[in-house]
Amino acid sequence: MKKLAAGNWKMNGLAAHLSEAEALAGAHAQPGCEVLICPPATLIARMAQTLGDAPIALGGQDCHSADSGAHTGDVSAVMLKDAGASYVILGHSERRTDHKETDAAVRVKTEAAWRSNLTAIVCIGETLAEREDGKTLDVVGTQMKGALPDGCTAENVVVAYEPVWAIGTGKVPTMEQIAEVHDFMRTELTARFGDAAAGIRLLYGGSVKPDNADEIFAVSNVDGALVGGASLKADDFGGIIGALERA
Ligand SMILES: O=C(CO)COP(=O)(O)O
Repeated sequence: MKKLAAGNWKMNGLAAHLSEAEALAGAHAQPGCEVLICPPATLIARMAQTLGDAPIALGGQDCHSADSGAHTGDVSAVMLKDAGASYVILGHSERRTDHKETDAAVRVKTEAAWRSNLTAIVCIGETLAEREDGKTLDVVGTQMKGALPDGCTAENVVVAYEPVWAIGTGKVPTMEQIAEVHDFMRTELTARFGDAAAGIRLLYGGSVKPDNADEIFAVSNVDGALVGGASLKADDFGGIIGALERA
């Protein structure tokens, strides 16, 4: 499978920051893994123009479950595709917190993404309280069952494990903890989707930096990363891409 280095810019990035994407494309003309940037929706079309033929995919950070209609302020998967996206992040913990998104909502958004031929990056992960209560695998299993529609394949879905307590905190689980969850996710996917599960990429996300990427990418069933803060700078994201190429 082709591993995936995905950058989630969150609510960061103005036209001035297109130069970071340009610098990244310059430094990784022939990446040994798939490279994806998910900028704010306002920048997707302009970034697509800036990148031209460079081998960097673009994605949205959310989409509505409907293709169009009276939903002021929302963006549909059709629109993301039209702007130049081929991926969309869904169910990020910040959306679950800020917008009360449920697993059921993530599931219908995933189906909307598929209608537009976007690959959905479905995010799951436990809170610190859930981990301390020993509920991590329960939570991850429940989120996977609820958020992933039937019909997941290696092409239409990526699952990102992002422990909520590791996002933007500089705290990273132990490699044993990451392995436990990723092995569990692979087992769950296999039970539900059969042979297709082997090719579904499992990303780790949460305080991935150039200096911890090598050890994270050596963990079993880690097929790439979903990177927040460190994806905003071409040098840092480039360091993570380099680690994934070496893995
Ligand atoms: O939420 C994340 C990516 O979606 C991770 O964010 P950080 O890499 O900033 O911890």
